[in-house]
Amino acid sequence: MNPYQIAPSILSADFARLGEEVDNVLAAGADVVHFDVMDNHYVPNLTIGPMVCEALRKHGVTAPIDVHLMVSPVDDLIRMFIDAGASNITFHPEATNHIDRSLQLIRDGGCNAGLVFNPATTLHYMDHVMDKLDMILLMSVNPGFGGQSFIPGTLDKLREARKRIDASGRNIRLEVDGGVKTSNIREIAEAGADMFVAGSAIFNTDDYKATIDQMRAELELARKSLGQ
Ligand SMILES: O=C(CO)[C@@H](O)[C@H](O)COP(=O)(O)O
Repeated sequence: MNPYQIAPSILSADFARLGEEVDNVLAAGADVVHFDVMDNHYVPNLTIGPMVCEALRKHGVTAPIDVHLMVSPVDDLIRMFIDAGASNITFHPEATNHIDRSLQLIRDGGCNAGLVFNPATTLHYMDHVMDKLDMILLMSVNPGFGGQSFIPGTLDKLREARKRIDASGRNIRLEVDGGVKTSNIREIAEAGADMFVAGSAIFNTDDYKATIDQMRAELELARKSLGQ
């Protein structure tokens, strides 16, 4: 398994040419398509839903689609995204009354399940559901918009999350999202992340491949400094 995954956030893609943008970023070496779902209720913005996910599958996208639900409640959309071809589905623990049930719903649908932690959300939400987690996503910005700056306190939170994952002995991805760029991806990896969402840092450049290659070079330095 690729120890590090790069997941461009299509929030920063050109929506008028979405299929082409996704094809281009995958051809440039991205591992996963990060798909941000916002409802103008849980977060103050409105984006795309299961029909767009299904359209990407029909367009021919076979790469994993990593659906980040910034919605409340979550269960109806979980069911719809399972049917639409999602691979991973993550949600915010405070957006559902029944965290365990929502995680189980995702796993029963054959998708990888994960919890998302806002910058000020405690990691304790994961304590009693570790056995149902395939991934954990730490937001390094407040959710709702692309192009924000990485919140430095996320590095300590990543180290803490990494300790908990390692102590669990389970194979859980540690994803980070918000303000990830070529200039900081190495220290983010060194803090314990192994999956990197980047929107503006990739889609706002002219050469997606050059940017992703540069990110991989930085990740290789992190891998070496971690002795892996
Ligand atoms: O979920 C979100 C924002 O809520 C992110 O996925 C952003 O889309 C990341 O954008 P950049 O900070 O990388 O530009």
